[in-house]
Amino acid sequence: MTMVRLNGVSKTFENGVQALDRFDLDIGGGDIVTLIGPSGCGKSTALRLIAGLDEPSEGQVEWPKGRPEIGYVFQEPTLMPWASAFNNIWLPLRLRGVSRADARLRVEEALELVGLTEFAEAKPHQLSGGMKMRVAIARALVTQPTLLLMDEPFAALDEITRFRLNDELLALKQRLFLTVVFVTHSIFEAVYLSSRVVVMTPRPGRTAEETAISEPFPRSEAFRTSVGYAGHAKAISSALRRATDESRLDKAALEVHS
Ligand SMILES: Nc1ncnc2c1ncn2[C@@H]1O[C@H](COP(=O)(O)OP(=O)(O)OP(=O)(O)O)[C@@H](O)[C@H]1O
Repeated sequence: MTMVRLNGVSKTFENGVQALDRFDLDIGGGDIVTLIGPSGCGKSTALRLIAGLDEPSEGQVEWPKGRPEIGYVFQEPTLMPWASAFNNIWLPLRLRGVSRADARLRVEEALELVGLTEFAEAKPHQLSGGMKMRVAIARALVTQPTLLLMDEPFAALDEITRFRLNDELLALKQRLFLTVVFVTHSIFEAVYLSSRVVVMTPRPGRTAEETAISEPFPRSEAFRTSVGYAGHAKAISSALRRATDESRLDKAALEVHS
């Protein structure tokens, strides 16, 4: 069942840069869909449009069942350096006028979800990179979203931490019945996490190809080392290459005709 649909969405910024060109995307409830594509192809723009932080120039963002609560996780944890983990996680509720006392149970629940109960009073500089990202995820979860938008959240982390957070994300998704739209540059991360991978063309971004990863959840190390996993990664790598080559050929053809 569709939760959100991008229907022929184009986005051109005031400076004339066109980030998206008739981009179609259908996210079903419970999906975990990854957008992958060359740098600057409009992945973050697509997330911002879904979040309602920006408006499409053409096309529509449609919510057949109504717009749900949305959580947003950025590449950088963007925590307030002077504030404790607890106070950082409280922020979205505080902005909605919820007092610290009234927020306590929900903040503690969010801390527990990301395994940081013991670190409620720690300041960001006392936390590792992975722990800071867990705080950022807890902050996104504290408003109890059903849709989680994640923009390269684990890109800055070492591979071991990244793998661990991938597993934690999948566990959270199952536990909280989340729908997730995830952006990454890592083909392996896309395969491990996703029910579907959307390969985008270079800017202006469109859907080049879509691949279903039908491996059941929960996934584990056994999947990471399986032949099927390697096969999916290879297929997505080829799709990315095709998307880039075709776009280059299209541009060359345009130049010849102009
Ligand atoms: N507010 C803005 N004004 C003008 N141009 C913008 C704006 N935001 C993004 N762009 C441009 O739109 C294009 C798409 O940007 P976007 O951040 O969506 O790409 P991306 O695929 O997420 O890139 P990356 O993988 O490098 O993070 C880029 O060329 C970017 O410079």
